[in-house]
Amino acid sequence: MLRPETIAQMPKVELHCHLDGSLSLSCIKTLAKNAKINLNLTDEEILEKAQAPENTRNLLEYLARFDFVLPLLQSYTNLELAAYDVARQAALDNIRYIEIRFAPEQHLLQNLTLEEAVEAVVAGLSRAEEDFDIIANALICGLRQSTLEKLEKLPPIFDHINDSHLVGFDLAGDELNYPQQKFSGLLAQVNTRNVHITLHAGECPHCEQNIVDSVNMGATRIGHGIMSKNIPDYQEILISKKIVLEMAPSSNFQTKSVTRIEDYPFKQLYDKGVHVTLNTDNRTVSNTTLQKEYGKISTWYPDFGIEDFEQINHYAIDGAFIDAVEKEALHFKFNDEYKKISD
Ligand SMILES: O=c1[nH]cnc2c1ncn2[C@H]1C[C@H](O)[C@@H](CO)O1
Ligand SMILES: [Zn+2]
Repeated sequence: MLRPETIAQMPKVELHCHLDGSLSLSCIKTLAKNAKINLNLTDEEILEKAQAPENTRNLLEYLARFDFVLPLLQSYTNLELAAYDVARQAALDNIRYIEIRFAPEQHLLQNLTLEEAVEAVVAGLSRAEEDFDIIANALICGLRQSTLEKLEKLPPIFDHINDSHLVGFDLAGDELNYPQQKFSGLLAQVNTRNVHITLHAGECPHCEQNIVDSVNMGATRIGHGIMSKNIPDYQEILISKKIVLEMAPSSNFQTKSVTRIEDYPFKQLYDKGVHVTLNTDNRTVSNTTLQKEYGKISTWYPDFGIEDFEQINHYAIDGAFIDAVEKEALHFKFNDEYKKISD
């Protein structure tokens, strides 16, 4: 088992982090003040509302926790501050490259347009890049429970926003009731624009078909993909296509993807050669950091060593939505820094 100081020191990549689920307490308070919303809650009460408890019963109960922060994220200023805040927390985790995702349609309650919401997030990420040793990009999420009419407004955003920070598309939300098949037309519209795709899939019991369908619809990464444990033959395809699984241990136990450590497939998939990675999913909702997620893995699998953590970071770099030159630079940096930690 690795020491916490060693884990803290490791450079990291995070591919799966939701903006709205990852706001720090101080940021939540600032956003409320800016929005002239009197929360009238102690710090403990704020956290209690924003975090999902251990006894959360399923994905839908987990997702209900986002209702608390969304009213605070309805202006350009607050979205910019939120994006900066999440990238700042990532820098504290020694993350050198992060992709932060959010659903623009959830931020239009006042007078923002979809494009303005994206511009605000990208502006906050750019500002964080100036202040910290981090590269931070943005992904747009469509919500599965949304109407197709609303979802079809998302692909054109990629025509309108010409900013290198906007790098990909995701589908998040209620996987229990909205399987992948419904979205084939939408994803065709994303694919015609050559936009990188990662999709939440295989996060809930018996949802393995969504993983297969997501890959067939153009996803090169899968959010969580826990149910790939039930389709051993398909794991070979995930390996041959170098599909990256964005796993998030704390979140995966809270949403009841699995309930017993013996059933968590991270190490089994890694040993087989699947490109697994570690992520927070939601720093606040899951009350976690990437260091804590690495710590869990190190505790559950004491022989998962520094070189294994390095390997999953190289998998993450390979799967990142950046060009070959940027990937090469990150591989080089990580080789160098991990060598220093191992010495
Ligand atoms: O783990 C998740 N699965 C499915 N949807 C999720 C997860 N975490 C967050 N979301 C949803 C709730 C957020 O409001 C939305 C955009 O970030 O994405
Ligand atoms: Zn997620």
